[in-house]
Amino acid sequence: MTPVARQDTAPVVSLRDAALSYDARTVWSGLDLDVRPGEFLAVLGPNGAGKTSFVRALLGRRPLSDGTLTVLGRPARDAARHIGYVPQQAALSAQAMLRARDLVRFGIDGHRFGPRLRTGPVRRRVDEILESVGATAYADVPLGMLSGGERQRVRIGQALATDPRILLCDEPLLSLDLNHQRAVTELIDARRRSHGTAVVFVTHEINPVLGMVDRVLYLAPGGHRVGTPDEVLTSESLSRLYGTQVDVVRVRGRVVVAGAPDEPAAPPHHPGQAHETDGARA
Ligand SMILES: Nc1ncnc2c1ncn2[C@@H]1O[C@H](COP(=O)(O)OP(=O)(O)OP(=O)(O)O)[C@@H](O)[C@H]1O
Repeated sequence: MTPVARQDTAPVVSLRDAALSYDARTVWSGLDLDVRPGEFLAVLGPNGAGKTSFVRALLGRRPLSDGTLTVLGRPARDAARHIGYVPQQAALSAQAMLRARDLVRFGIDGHRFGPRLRTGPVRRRVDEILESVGATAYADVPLGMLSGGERQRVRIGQALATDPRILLCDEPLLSLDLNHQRAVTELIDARRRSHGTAVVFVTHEINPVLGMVDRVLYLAPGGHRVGTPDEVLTSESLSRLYGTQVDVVRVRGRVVVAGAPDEPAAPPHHPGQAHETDGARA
């Protein structure tokens, strides 16, 4: 673990007794959390535990049903432009013909009609960003012709274009091979080290980021837990969260979780509906 979080500065994200519901269904509640500048927070949990809902709340797209959330000291919807959002590998249809440099430029001047920002400075900034994410070589190649890993580099470039205070990454490693996973996570880690950008990283798979993570928010059917990976990713802690025996072992520095139900959360009074899978996912 390599903490660069700045304890002495104000949190960039702050939740107090926060809850999020869809109609009568509460996805999570009682959530207290401060994320500091430079902190790397991994958000983990099984399908349906509320990870995407957490992302939506931070982006100001879904209001809390209870409690408070501030981002950079203001309501989340007023802070969205300070968040760089790195999505999952998305279907490309609408973007396939765009070049890498177009996507990054949209990050700077917005995907909008009307007068653009002055071309020269914008072009230089696009070049700088493409270089910082190692995408210069394919800056003019249509996205549809890039590999998944190359595209994710470009998307990180797009997310960094506005010089965000927070990088919000929603499963950015899905369908990437190990080398590209490593390249993408190193880019993100380098950014938080150089700029103190906080990273909120939603993932099903903790191992590719285990060495960078300061704290984990683990969302589960039976509640949630916040702490360091060593505190949260234990048999005792996950067994309590899932309400069933879950075994966590470390194998050559990797976390292996066995016995965690990984189906959409069954209501607590019907625990038998969740079915069990074994695997290396945390
Ligand atoms: N717009 C919505 N209306 C009603 N229910 C919703 C809505 N969006 C999500 N849910 C429900 O809220 C719960 C949490 O969903 P969410 O997508 O946040 O989970 P998740 O942890 O991101 O899951 P996954 O890992 O499968 O992406 C699920 O039971 C889901 O069906």
